[in-house]
Amino acid sequence: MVYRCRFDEALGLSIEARTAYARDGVLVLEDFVPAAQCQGLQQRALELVAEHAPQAPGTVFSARDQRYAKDAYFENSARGIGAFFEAGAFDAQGRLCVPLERAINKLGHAMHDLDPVFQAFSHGARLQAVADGVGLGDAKLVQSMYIFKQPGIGGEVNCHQDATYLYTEPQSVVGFWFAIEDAHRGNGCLGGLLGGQRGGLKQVFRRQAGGALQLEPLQADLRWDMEALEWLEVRQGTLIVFNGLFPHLSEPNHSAQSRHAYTLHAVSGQATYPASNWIQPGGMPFTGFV
Ligand SMILES: O=C(O)CCC(=O)C(=O)O
Ligand SMILES: [Fe+2]
Repeated sequence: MVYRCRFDEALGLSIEARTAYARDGVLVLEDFVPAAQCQGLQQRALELVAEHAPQAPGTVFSARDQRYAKDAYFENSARGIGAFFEAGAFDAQGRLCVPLERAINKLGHAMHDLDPVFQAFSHGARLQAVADGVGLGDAKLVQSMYIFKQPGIGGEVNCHQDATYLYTEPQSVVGFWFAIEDAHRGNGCLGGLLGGQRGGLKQVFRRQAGGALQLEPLQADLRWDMEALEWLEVRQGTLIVFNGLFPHLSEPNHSAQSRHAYTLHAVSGQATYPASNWIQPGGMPFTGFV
């Protein structure tokens, strides 16, 4: 069973919490974010959708040029704010069949740097204290995402390890997943393979010599041992912290209830960050929590 506790403002992460994280690769911190702050982020995310979604490619799919436009848009979002549609938001003719605010799968990937509301939320001593507790003393933020998991059409996220996309040597990426709304089996909560981080990294998403991004296998067997799967049902305001090698997933949302989450990914400033990773600091250096 995943270890659940509250963050101690004075003491930080307890020995028990640190031990559980080392064993399982994941830790659940309940009541980390006050409800009013969750609502503020939700409100701001909707404003960002209104601002950015109209420029997002994807309202007509399957055309060849559309594919290039989508790839370029995705890559530019590494140091910007992009809006990405749910596949289920379109009809067979490729026309949007839900209102824009119900059509977006996620916003990403630099709100933590570029948007004042998300910037303020994504920094501070509390987050650094959590990072310290899981062994990420020199944390550098590389990515943020606001995931909507829309009612009815919220897509599945296949089992993966975040170190596949944010590779460092040695492995250092840590995921900070904030439940902006209650997340449960019905609306597509996270699930993960406890202890699965010990099996090492299965794949890496690297820029190839020709410039294209591609998944490369690092192990012969890419299957997951689903025996170890545990569902991480959490209330609004919970922070789930997980190791970059922790395998995790979420199911489609067939319910009438959305499942908003905000995620931050940080790496160690002491680790080597390769030029082949899809996200590069560019003109902006990766900033710390403090
Ligand atoms: O929220 C989800 O469904 C998946 C999130 C995820 O994979 C992550 O935060 O690393
Ligand atoms: Fe992930």
